[in-house]
Amino acid sequence: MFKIQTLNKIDPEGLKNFPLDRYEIASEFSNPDGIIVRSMKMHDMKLPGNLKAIARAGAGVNNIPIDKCTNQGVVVFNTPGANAHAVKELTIAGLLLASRDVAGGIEWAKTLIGQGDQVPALIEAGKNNFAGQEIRGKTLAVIGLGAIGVLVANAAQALGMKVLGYDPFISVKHAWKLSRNVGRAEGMESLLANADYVTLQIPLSDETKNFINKDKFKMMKDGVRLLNFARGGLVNNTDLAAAIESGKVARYVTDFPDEGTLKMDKVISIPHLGASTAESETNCAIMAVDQMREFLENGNIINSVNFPAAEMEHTGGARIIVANKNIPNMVSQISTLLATEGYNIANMLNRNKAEIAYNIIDVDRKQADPALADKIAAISGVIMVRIIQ
Ligand SMILES: NC(=O)C1=CN([C@@H]2O[C@H](COP(=O)(O)OP(=O)(O)OC[C@H]3O[C@@H](n4cnc5c(N)ncnc54)[C@H](O)[C@@H]3O)[C@@H](O)[C@H]2O)C=CC1
Ligand SMILES: O=C(O)CCC(=O)C(=O)O
Repeated sequence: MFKIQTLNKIDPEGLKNFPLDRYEIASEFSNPDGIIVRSMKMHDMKLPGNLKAIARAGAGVNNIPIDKCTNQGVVVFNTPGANAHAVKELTIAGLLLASRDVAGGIEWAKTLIGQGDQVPALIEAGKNNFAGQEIRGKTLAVIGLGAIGVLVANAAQALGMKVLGYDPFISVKHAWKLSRNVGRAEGMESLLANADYVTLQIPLSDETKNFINKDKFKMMKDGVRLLNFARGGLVNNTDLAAAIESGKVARYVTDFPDEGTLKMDKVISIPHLGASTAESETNCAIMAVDQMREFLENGNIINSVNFPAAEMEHTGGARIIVANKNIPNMVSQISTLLATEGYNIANMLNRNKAEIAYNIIDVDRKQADPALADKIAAISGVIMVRIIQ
């Protein structure tokens, strides 16, 4: 039986893909084999000894201690693209909220409760305070052209905006999906100098923390509208407050409000609703569960952020999976040990990613002695071993 702990509310449509004769699912477990999580912060959590994998039902993995997981041989998955349409749609809503004072207007309209028959006339008299501008013909800078950024860029372009994209690490897969009408920014300075709207669709990491700071604000047009449906830490709050105060930023629309931004004028706060649609919650949960099962049951790795992709058809005998430091002579030590122990390798796959190498080894015996795992684990540089019978 595999024990799966859910740290947030995970869509039941996904969880039901765990067969109950082989899986126990609960929100509390002292030593689970797998964890499925959405946004809960895991940095202060002690990783349970049995833990083999964490599946993030979503895109951002900044809530997971990736290095700690890698060092302990815990595979971390996410579900790329599974919630991208939901975030694209809310980002487009964000563009409109940043342009027309719909949010202010709605709040004000409520204040008219009690005015009886006067309400329609008061509405007409007061509406001028909430006028805005159109997005058509304006320039949008999309920073980050991944699953979400590409959809946002294409949709904004279809709504009549001029779109400039910026992503020094764009993948071939996403580049193929980008409309050819989306311009490529030559550099940050020209990108920001030309943009009426800037939207962030990049991950939060040590490299991107405070990505938007006073230097970047200096490069922007006066009256720019900034959208953040990516992560709060990407924008420096002190510099944002100054940029709003000076008129540099006309609106900041964020899906990640905090105490600081809630107190600022010209900020539209959305309570992290980017991926909160029935469709994307289901997509993410199904993908997370499928990937978790594929790893626990077959050792195959699909969409991991810290381990290499590795998929091998099961040849029928016992399967041994081994993660080791990506250093020379590991495969030879492992295969020599297997030969010494009398195991013949029927099929084998070796992949690596950064400091991790990962092996799937099928042997031509139906069963492998569980003690074999301890012998392989004793080889210096081996991080994780598991036998799948
Ligand atoms: N508001 C919400 O509920 C949601 C927010 N997100 C956030 O959006 C982020 C992006 O999501 P996806 O598009 O699905 O991820 P993705 O991994 O498909 O795309 C991220 C893109 O950002 C690019 N990038 C990384 N560093 C960059 C930099 N310094 N400058 C320019 N580009 C850079 C990467 O090359 C990649 O193409 C996630 O990491 C997450 O933080 C994702 C889903 C839901
Ligand atoms: O699960 C959620 O609602 C958050 C989604 C998100 O922020 C992400 O996928 O990065």
